[in-house]
Amino acid sequence: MNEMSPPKSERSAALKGLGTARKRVEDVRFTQGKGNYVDDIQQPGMLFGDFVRSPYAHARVKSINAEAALALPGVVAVLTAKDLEPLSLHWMPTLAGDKQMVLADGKVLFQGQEVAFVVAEDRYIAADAVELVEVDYEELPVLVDPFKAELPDAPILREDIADDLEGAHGPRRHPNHIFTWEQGDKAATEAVIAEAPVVAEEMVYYHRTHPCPLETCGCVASMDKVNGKLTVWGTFQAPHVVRTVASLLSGIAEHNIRIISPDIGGGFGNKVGVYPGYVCSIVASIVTGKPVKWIEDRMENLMSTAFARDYWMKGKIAATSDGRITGLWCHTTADHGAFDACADPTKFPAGFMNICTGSYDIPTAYLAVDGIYTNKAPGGVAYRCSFRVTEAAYFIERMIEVLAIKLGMDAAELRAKNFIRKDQFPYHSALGWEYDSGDYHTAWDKALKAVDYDGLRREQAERLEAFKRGETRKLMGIGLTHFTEIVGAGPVKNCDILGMGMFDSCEIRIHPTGSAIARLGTISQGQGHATTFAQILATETGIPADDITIEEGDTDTAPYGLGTYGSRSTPVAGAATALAGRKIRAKAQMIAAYLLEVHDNDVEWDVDRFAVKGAPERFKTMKEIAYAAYNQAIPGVEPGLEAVSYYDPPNMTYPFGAYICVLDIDVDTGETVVRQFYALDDCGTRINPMIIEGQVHGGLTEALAIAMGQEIAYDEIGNVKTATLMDFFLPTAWETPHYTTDYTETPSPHHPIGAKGVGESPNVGGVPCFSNAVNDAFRAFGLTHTQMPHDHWRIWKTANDLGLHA
Ligand code: PCD
Ligand SMILES: [Cu+]
Repeated sequence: MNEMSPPKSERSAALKGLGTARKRVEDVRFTQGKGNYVDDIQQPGMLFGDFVRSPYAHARVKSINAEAALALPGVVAVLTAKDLEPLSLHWMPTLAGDKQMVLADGKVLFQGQEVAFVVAEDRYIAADAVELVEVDYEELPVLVDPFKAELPDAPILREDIADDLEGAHGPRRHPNHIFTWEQGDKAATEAVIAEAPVVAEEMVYYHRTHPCPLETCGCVASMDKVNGKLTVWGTFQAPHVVRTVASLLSGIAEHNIRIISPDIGGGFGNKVGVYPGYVCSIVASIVTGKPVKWIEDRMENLMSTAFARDYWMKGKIAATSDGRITGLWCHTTADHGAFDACADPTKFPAGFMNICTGSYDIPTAYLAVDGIYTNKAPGGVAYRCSFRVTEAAYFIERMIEVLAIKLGMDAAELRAKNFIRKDQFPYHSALGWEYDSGDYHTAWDKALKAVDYDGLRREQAERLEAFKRGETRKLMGIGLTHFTEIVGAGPVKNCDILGMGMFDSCEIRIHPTGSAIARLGTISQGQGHATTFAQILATETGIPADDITIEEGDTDTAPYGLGTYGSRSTPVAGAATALAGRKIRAKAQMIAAYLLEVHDNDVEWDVDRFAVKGAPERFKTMKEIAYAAYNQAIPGVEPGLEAVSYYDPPNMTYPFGAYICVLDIDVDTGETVVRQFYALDDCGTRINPMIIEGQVHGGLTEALAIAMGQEIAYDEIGNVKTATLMDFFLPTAWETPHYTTDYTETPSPHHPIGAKGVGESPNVGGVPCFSNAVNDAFRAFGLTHTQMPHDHWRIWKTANDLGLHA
């Protein structure tokens, strides 16, 4: 017993637990270039795969001649759909219950589609051989406009299911129609709108974009024929899901498959799905008996892997003449591309788009989403928003602005008037969600005050006068957003991916000397899990975070989990971690009581130890307890100190935030300069404020990209016009403004430590905020809405259309 033990506050600080701005432990290797990414993996005798891709968006594949390619020295094999067919691997299931060609089976449906897989001794030979494969195509009429998909002369894209009247999500009314998803009360909403004194209407388009992570997708597949074990290293955001799907598809028993996600250079949703490259690499390794590596290049990544958004949202919002919102109606046309490969939970074909009532207490609402096939790449992943929440937030935050214009009301005031009040939580929304907690008014007032909102509006009015007098060519825009996120999928009872329930897990092993390793079912792609999850455990177990190793991504060692996307790691795996830590503590309590010779209930937890109640100088530290757990015979207690927790969250978490953007627009050049960006985030209990700030900076920069220029654009025959970084806007430090971050802290009532997700929030809130600022700059000239992305040309065009260039 140690009389001289440091005070509570010091012992607590030494743990670097919850709330500490602990430096990221993973950065030691990242900043030295010592990360271990898929392309760093080398295997003896490894071969390389590369794809022959379709130059056409829609064409019949009449023949494929691989003779010349196979004759090239170093080429080992050329796989086509015909080779995969006997294995039933020429098509594969998508995450959305559709199926997708692995390699072109009779036709191609989008530009960049995989047609053949060349395997060679090195990647240069493979690339050369790709050029030698001769494919005879017969061009077919192309469908790029989802609004033309059901016209009588529309080409039929999916001949394989053209006659199916039933799809994975209910009835289909046309071969190019995928599903209709309806939520809310249609009749009641339409009645409210018909009678309302004020109704605003708009078509809000959230364009097609792409996460474009720095590291493209790739894998190394290695089939060991001696022991029957398949190992696949890959850029997987959900390694266990990949293992299960690989087992179901290949027939290889799940225990004989080992999936490893090494370091990942950004995921952002792009690495959730299963791509033909993985399947082809696995098959090629089985066929050749050698490890096969496949790594996409940038163009392949932009053209063929999962896109995001592409939602045409037609909205109507009704209010009383003093600005009380009474109803919201939305019809969305969702362009899904050639296959429905969205990464959404099964019951939610349009993700959580039904969070589109946002932060507002809207009594009646109706949402319908029609999924449509077009000749574009499949996908529909998140891109930093859980399951279509960005679309929903963009929609409602634009509709609020449009309504404010119609009402002649200040948009900040309109929001405050309609916020769900603090005392209304848990709040049941008209479209079926139960918001766990929130305090929107406090956050909003804090934000408005921080930027001196009234002062900004005065300045804007003065600027406008000066503009009208011809003294300046610059307009000032003020963008407001109050978003509500929904993350942490998520109750297994209503959230699954391909039938796999969306729980998550943590397994902890405390070593005899009091350090620990914890493994989780999630996988960091840059978020800093090795840093933050150790902090949760430090607070729960009293073991310093620096003494805890966090490991993720190896299915042979990590407990089963659904992976990292939809900001679910903190709400789900973070909860599992806290609870596993509590199990450790419960056992530690029994051990401590035995060692201190008192009853279990007579000891109490004190930061990093158990002490006898009323006698704090009599204690056993967690270190001592761990040692005893292994080395001392304790009656009735088995040796060791381990715990595992599988956590099925009772509800999702609802982070929120108040963002304000101030920008200046040069009406003659269309250039924008973001002068100020204030972001207040509420993610409940904050684990690591520094990581949160980094997450917010990153998410806001991706929001800037999307709002101000990033786009996957197609021409009328389905050519991707933005398949390189020359055309696809990726902001650099040069374009990135300074951000001011702030917070309020409203814990989640059902999460063991009260934490909500934060990784996606800045994108969900950021996009509407930038867009609202651009729109607001032109409000005085009669503009109600202009479509994103707000690149210089489109802004110039808006100014021109409004007659500002006279
Ligand atoms: N309260 C709180 C919350 C949170 N946190 C932190 O933060 C982070 C995050 O989280 P979260 O929110 O939970 O999330 P996660 O799950 O982890 O992750 C995910 C996300 O994340 C983000 N971020 C990031 N970052 C980086 N660096 N990278 C990447 O990739 C990324 N991605 C993105 C995305 S897109 Mo999706 O997939 O689309 O759905 S979704 C997403 C981590 O670390 C954590 O721990 C803290 O601290 N606190
Ligand atoms: Cu999302």
